[in-house]
Amino acid sequence: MKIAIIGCGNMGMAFARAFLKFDLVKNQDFLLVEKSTDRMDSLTAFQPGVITGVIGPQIGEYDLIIVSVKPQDFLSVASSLKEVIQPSQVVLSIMAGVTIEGIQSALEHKAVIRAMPNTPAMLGMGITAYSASPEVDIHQLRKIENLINATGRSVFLEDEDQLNAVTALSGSGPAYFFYVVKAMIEAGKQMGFEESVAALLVKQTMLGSYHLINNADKSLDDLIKAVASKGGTTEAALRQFEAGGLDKTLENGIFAAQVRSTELSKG
Ligand SMILES: NC(=O)C1=CN([C@@H]2O[C@H](COP(=O)(O)OP(=O)(O)OC[C@H]3O[C@@H](n4cnc5c(N)ncnc54)[C@H](O)[C@@H]3O)[C@@H](O)[C@H]2O)C=CC1
Ligand SMILES: O=C(O)[C@@H]1CCC=N1
Repeated sequence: MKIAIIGCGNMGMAFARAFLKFDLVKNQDFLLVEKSTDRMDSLTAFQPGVITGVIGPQIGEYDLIIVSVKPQDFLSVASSLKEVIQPSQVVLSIMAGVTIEGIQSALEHKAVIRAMPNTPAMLGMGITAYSASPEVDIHQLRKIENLINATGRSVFLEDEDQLNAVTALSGSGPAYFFYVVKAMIEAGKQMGFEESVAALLVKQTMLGSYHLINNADKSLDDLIKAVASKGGTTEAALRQFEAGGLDKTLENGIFAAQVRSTELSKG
């Protein structure tokens, strides 16, 4: 399969690297379109077939076009892309909030898949939810699902609107996790640990706890209970979290991300 990527930043290149790792695409079968000259320089190590700063007619030779620019940059991309896109091509967008209908109308092109990945895709440990327009046939969809699965797990959603909630939960989710980890490491430093020691304590705790969630055959409430001894230290911490409304604060943050994704859908 020949793939053009428009916008070769964090996510565009995470996808490209995952496809390469699983031998799904050869280096020379990539066309990379990147506006930033600094960024372009760093792409040469990837040895793609073509690196360019502009969208030109050669893009019509590629089977799949991945659009991975920021949502705010899409309209300027669309004005050039619609001049050269071919009816047989499929567009895979990973832009937050930009709807299939919006992409179809800006490109005057029917076959569109909208996906929402997350940054662990860089390690092949991402989760991507996606929806497709009816004009993407089942063979094309299967091929693209195989590509997405090189970046981690995937889930197909019939209802495209749910992608705004996916964006808020798993698309932005890694940042919430890093935020909590950072606050825990900061607390460790304030209690007198070197940053490296605090980071080791916190990161290994997160890793082990994640595996307990998956393997302990207990609910999250039971897992919490198993740590929080009556009258003990954990209870003291959890009381503070409750008093500060930490769970509601997290929920409200996630809802705000969903609202923002929906706003982006409206352009
Ligand atoms: N970063 C994340 O965690 C996630 C991001 N996304 C979505 O992925 C998209 C890309 O995000 P990132 O990779 O984080 O951003 P990024 O800023 O790392 O990459 C975007 C790239 O597009 C380039 N670009 C902008 N206009 C261009 C144009 N006209 N032609 C060619 N290249 C152009 C920029 O120079 C930049 O290198 C966004 O739409 C975002 O909503 C989706 C899921 C997760
Ligand atoms: O913050 C954003 O808008 C993008 C979408 C999900 C993660 N990053």
